[in-house]
Amino acid sequence: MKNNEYMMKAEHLFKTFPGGSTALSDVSLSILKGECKGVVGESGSGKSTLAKCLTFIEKADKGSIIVDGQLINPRKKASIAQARKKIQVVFQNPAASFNPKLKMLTSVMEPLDNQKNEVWPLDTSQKKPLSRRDYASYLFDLTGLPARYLDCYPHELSGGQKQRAAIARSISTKPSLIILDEPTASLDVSIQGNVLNLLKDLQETFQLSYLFISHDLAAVRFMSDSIVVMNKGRIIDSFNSEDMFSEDRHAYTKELIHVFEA
Ligand SMILES: Nc1ncnc2c1ncn2[C@@H]1O[C@H](COP(=O)(O)OP(=O)(O)OP(=O)(O)O)[C@@H](O)[C@H]1O
Repeated sequence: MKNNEYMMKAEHLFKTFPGGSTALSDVSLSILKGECKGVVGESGSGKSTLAKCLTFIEKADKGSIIVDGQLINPRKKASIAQARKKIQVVFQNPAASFNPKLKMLTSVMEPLDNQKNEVWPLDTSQKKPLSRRDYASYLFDLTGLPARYLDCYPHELSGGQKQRAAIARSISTKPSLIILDEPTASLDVSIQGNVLNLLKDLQETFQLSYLFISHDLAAVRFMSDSIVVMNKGRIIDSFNSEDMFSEDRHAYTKELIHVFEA
C-alpha cells in the first residue's frame, strides 16, 4: 500500500571520503509512504554510502534529507535522534549485527531500551503495555521465531534465524522506514525467498517504507515498487519495477540485467 506522501526525500547528496574517493555525486531520491524503493548497482557504486548517509551513520558533505516532512539538520544531535526514531537498518551480515556475549532478548530489545518507552504491540490490539519479555516474544512470533530463542546466544541460531531476529529488532521501535542493505546476501539461497516474503508481509501489515539495496536484480524486482540504478556514485536510471526490461532502460541498466541473467 502506498500513498503520495513522502516518507523520505533526499536531494543533491554528495559524499567524498578522505583520500579522494567520491562515493555520492549529486544523488536525489525519494521514498513514498508504504513504498519499497530498490537500489541496484555494481560493487563500489555507492549504495552502502547512500544507506549510511540516509541513516546519518555517515554525514553527507552536501545536500538535504527530509524525513516524514521534517528537514533534518545533520549537525544537531536532537534532529538526528528525531529522524532515527523513524528509521531502522538491517545489514547484510546478521552474525556481525549481534553482540556474541548477549542473549537474543537483550539484543532484540536494545533499541527500545535506549528509548525507555512503554512497550505496546505494533498492532495496538492490546489494551495495556506488554512486559519486556512478552514484547520480545511477540516480535519473534511476527518474524517466525520461537520465543525460546530469546534465551539463546547468537551462535546458537542459524544465519536465517539471526536475520529474522535482526528484522524483529528493526521493527521493535515501530519505524516508518527500514533501510535493508543486502539483507539476504549472506543467506543460503534456499532461505533467501523466505526472508523476502517475511519482509513483504511485515511491510503490508505495518505499512512500512523500505529502501531495499541488493545486487540481486530478481529480489529487487520482487520487493520494489520502483528502482534506481547507481553507477560511480550517481543515479543513472530510475523506473517503476514493471519497466525493468523496457527498451527505454539506460544502457548500463541493460548491461546489469544482461550480466545478472548470464
Ligand atoms: N569509509 C570509507 N573510506 C574511504 N572510502 C570509502 C569508505 N566507504 C566507502 N568508500 C568508497 O566509496 C565508494 C562507494 O562505496 P560503497 O561501499 O558505498 O559502495 P557499494 O555500492 O555499497 O559497494 P558494495 O556493493 O561492494 O557494498 C567506493 O569507492 C569505496 O571504496
